[in-house]
Amino acid sequence: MSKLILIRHGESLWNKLNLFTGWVDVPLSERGIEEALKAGELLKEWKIDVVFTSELVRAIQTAMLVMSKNTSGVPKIEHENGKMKDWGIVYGEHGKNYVPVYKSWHLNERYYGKLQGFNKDEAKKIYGEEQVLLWRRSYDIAPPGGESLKDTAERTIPYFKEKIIPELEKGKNVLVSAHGNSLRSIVMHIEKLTKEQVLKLNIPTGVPLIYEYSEGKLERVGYLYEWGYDKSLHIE
Ligand SMILES: O=C(O)[C@@H](CO)OP(=O)(O)O
Repeated sequence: MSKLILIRHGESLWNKLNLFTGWVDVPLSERGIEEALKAGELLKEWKIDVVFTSELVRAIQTAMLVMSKNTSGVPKIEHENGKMKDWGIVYGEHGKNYVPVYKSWHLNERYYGKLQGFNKDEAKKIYGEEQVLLWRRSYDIAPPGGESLKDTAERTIPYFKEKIIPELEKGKNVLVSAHGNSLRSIVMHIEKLTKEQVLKLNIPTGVPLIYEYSEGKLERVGYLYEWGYDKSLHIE
């Protein structure tokens, strides 16, 4: 039985400032770094065969900090094109002894359009709590000039089906490091959540969410904490 480990990046410098971030490429805060290292500690002994991250540095940092604690092997970013691909080839015996890391914009955070850089509380004052909640958590209402969760799912789910599921089918344990909303779209797909349920789905930063894959099905094990599993998604 293979395992799917989903992780939302640790707190970023803009999460800390309470700013809409989307595709703005800001790094982890010190607390975010600690969260990622803590997750790495919990997953230390887990066999991780392949890693997928978004193209954004906060998710890449999180994946690398988790892997810095992991005993499965050295993570190596597999660049797709040109010299980055060709000149990154390993010729020695270590050419086989690594954990491949694939980066893709398909896993990037929801594009937040005109809200990027705005303070979330300021936005509530200007537009009202309800409107801001709909922009942030509804399924098909897009923030001004940005992506709804439905739009986000149109790029995350094909990638999930075409790139991530085949690794699980091969019996590999997969780590996916991504974002609040790109992961909400993936969890919505896996769990077949309704629009009403996804409105209430919030994914905490830096906490591994574990699924087991067998015979074409993904079963939730839960969020992994030091004390054990929280089996609930807390959407009721
Ligand atoms: O700002 C963002 O990009 C996201 C994630 O932090 O915000 P929200 O909580 O509104 O989905």
